[in-house]
Amino acid sequence: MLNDICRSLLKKGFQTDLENTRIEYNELGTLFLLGIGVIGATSMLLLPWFELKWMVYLFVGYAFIIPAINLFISSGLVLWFSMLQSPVSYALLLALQWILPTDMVYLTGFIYPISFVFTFHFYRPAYYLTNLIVVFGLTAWVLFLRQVPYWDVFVITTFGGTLTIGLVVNNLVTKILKLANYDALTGLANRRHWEAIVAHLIALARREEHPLSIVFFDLDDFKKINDKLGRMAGDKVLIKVSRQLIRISRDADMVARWGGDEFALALPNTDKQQAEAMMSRLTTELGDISVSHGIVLLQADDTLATLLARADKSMYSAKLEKHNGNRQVQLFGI
Ligand SMILES: Nc1nc2c(ncn2[C@@H]2O[C@H](COP(=O)(O)OP(=O)(O)OP(=O)(O)O)[C@@H](O)[C@H]2O)c(=O)[nH]1
Repeated sequence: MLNDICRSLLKKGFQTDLENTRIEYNELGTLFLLGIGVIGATSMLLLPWFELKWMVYLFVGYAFIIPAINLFISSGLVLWFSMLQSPVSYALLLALQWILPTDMVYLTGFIYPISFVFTFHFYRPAYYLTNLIVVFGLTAWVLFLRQVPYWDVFVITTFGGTLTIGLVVNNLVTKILKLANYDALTGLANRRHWEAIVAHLIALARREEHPLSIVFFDLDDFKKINDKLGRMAGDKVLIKVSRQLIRISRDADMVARWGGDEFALALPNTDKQQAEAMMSRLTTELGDISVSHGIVLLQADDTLATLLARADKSMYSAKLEKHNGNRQVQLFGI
């Protein structure tokens, strides 16, 4: 799921690493929550041997504390749906003890896991849909009138409630990862994400003894575009550059918006000449939008910091050369 989002945001990048991030964050969180669910559900099975007041406490917990948690950790539509789902469906579940045939109650227990699984695969729309099914489906089932044992209801409620938290946490983690790793305007990896992956690419290049090129480039006279055509036009230029960059780079390349009008590329298994060829392709694609770039090759004694410092220096000397030369920059390649 997260990987799909990443893929749509950043068509080319270091996919394997994104996959790992997804597994670590989501699966561990989910396992944890499911663990709580299993413990909760098991303890519910013991309820017939406890006093009724404990059941009331637990119901209050699930009807109010879970929505409260949802309130704090979710937002927007997710919040609205979790608020809608939790009190309404739990109240309905409680009502089921008087009105549903036993088998139907067991059936409702399956809706939550299905909702959960669907959410994992299809993300939000399915989440909303299955939650609607839970809320409205339960309302429909209310029409069937039978009595069921308390513990059935609580087993289902516990299980469903726990999975609901799982869904919300999952949404939140996905959102946090997106916010933390990607640039909002261009959808490219941001500097922090790029640096983390490049550190890994450096280790990989050393181990496999293949060249690694780092390219820094900066748009020329970008400020003039902003000043003359407005920031919106400037934004469009940045988006156009990003799209071209994604289009011409290979799957294993890592591209990022370094900040402002600066971009960074890490090109595994690419020597300086090949990197130059890529940059001249980019320059052709960009037409009127002119850029200054610097390319450096990973050396034996390089650290991430020294590599980046050299790339930065190389880019600025290219920029300086342009400033000293006869520069004629067109501003209308948007
Ligand atoms: N539209 C837009 N402008 C941005 C964004 N981020 C930074 N900028 C602008 O980018 C400009 C960068 O200006 P400079 O660093 O002077 O670069 P330049 O005008 O390209 O000059 P040279 O690099 O010397 O050619 C500044 O005016 C910033 O305000 C953004 O997200 N959108």
